Amino acid sequence: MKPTIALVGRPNVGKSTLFNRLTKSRDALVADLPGLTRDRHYGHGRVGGKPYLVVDTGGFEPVADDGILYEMARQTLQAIDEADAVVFIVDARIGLTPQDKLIANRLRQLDRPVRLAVNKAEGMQASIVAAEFYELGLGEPWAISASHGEGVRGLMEDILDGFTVDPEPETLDHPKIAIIGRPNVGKSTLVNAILGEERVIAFDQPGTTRDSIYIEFERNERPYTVIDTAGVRRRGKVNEAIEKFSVVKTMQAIEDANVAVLVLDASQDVAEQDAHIAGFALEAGRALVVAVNKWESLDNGQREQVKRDIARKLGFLDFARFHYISALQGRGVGDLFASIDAAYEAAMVKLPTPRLTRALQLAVEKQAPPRAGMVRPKLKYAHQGGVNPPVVVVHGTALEHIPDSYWRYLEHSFLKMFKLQGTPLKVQFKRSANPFGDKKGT
Ligand SMILES: Nc1nc2c(ncn2[C@@H]2O[C@H](COP(=O)(O)OP(=O)(O)OP(=O)(O)O)[C@@H](O)[C@H]2O)c(=O)[nH]1
Ligand SMILES: Nc1nc2c(ncn2[C@@H]2O[C@H](COP(=O)(O)OP(=O)(O)OP(=O)(O)O)[C@@H](O)[C@H]2O)c(=O)[nH]1
Repeated sequence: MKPTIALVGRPNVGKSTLFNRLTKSRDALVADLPGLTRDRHYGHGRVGGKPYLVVDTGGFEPVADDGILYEMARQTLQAIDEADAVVFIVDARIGLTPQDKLIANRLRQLDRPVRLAVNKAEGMQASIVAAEFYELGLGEPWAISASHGEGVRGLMEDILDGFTVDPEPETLDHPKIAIIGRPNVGKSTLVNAILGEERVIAFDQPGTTRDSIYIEFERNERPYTVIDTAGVRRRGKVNEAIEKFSVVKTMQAIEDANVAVLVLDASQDVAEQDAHIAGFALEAGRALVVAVNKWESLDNGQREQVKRDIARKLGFLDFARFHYISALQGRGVGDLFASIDAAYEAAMVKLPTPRLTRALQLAVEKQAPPRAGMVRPKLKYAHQGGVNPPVVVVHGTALEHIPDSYWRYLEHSFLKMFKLQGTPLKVQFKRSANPFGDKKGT
C-alpha cells in the first residue's frame, strides 16, 4: 500500500504550497477532463520512483475547543491518525511559536515517523534556520522552501526511505473490488448483499482499525476480493467515532483495488463529494463501475431527473457502466458483477503492438493531429506500456505540440476500437529517436 503522508502545521506556514508541489509530479497522464474537479486536500505524488498519498490537513489550532477551529483540529487529528507519516511544517520567517510547541507535543507521542520541515527558508542559511527548532524534539529540522522547491526532494526521500514499494495490484490474478462512496449511500448494505449476511457477520468485530476489511469470496466459481471501506460494522452509536468516513481509507482502498465500485445514493443529489471520490478513482486509473443505489425508492419522474443530474455532474465517467440497483432488496447485484468482470478484463487487457499500431493509424486517418504553426506532429507506432489502466505508448515526432483534446480523442479511439468497457486508458507520447543523429538525443 502506498504510504500516506499528512501535512500538519499552523495556518499560513505553507501547507497548501507544499501540497501543490508534492502532488504536481503526478504522472501528468490524466488529461484534465471537463467536469472533473480535484479535491485540493488529497493527492498522489511520486519521488524517485516511490509513490505516496498526501493529505493537506488545513490549519491546525491545537487550542481551539469549539466552533470551526475545533472541527478543523478534529479533522487534523483524524488525518494524523490515519497517516503513515507526518510532515510538521513551521515557518522560518516567524520562528518558533507556542502553538508549534503544542503541536509538537502531540506529534512526539506518535509511533509513526515525523519530520520537521522549516519552510520559507529560501535565501537563509540552513543551520541557522534550523537552530531554534531543535528544541521541539522532533529530530533534525529540514530547512525547505515549498514555493521555490528547495529541500523538498531530500525531505521526501528521507521519509519514503522507511517504506518499501509494494508490488502493483495489477499482478493480482482476480478482481479486487473497492466499494467506495460517501457516507450513507449504502456501501455496507451492498457488501452484505454481495456476500450474504452470514459471511459478513464473521467480520462484525468492534474495535478500532484504520484499515479496511478485505473479504475473499467466490461467485460462480470465480474468486474475488472485496475491500469494505465501511469496515467496522455499525453497532448503535457506540462506535460512531471510529466509523467516521475516511477519505484516506477510501484512497488507499482505491489504490489497492483493481476495480472500484462507486456507490451513489439516488435519493440524494449528486454531491461534490461524489465527484471527488470519482475523481480519486479516475486519477488512480482504476477500472470503475457505478452503482446508483436505492433505486427502488424513486418513481419514474425522479429516476429521469437523477439520470440527468448524473450525466451533468459526472460526465467525465462516461467510460464506466452505470447500474441502477437496490442493495437493500438485493436487486441488480448480479448485473453489477457482469460489469465488474468486464471492467477487470478491460483493465488487464494485453494489446499486441501490430494491432495497436494499426489502431493508431486508423485513428490518425480519421482525424490527423492539428498542425501547430509550421509543424504537424507525426504519430508513427504504438505499444503497450502497462495494464490497470492500459497504457498506450505512442511514438512519433513533434508530439509536444499535441493538444489535450487530441490526446483525449486518441484515448477514446483506443477504448472504442478494442471494445474496452469500464476502464480508463492512458496515452503516453514518446519522441522517436532522431534518425538524423541529433547528438543531444531525445
Ligand atoms: N517566502 C516563502 N513563502 C512561502 C513559502 N511557502 C509558502 N509561502 C507563502 O506563505 C503563505 C501561506 O502559504 P499556504 O501554502 O497558503 O499556507 P497554509 O499553511 O496552507 O495556510 P492555511 O491554508 O491557512 O493553513 C502564502 O502567501 C505562500 O505564498 C516559501 O517556501 N517561501
Ligand atoms: N431505500 C433504500 N435504502 C437503502 C438501500 N441501501 C441502503 N439503504 C439504507 O441507507 C442507509 C445507509 O446504508 P449503509 O449501507 O449503512 O451505508 P454506508 O455507505 O455503508 O454508510 P457509511 O458506513 O456511513 O459509509 C441505511 O439506512 C440503509 O438501510 C437501498 O437500496 N434502498
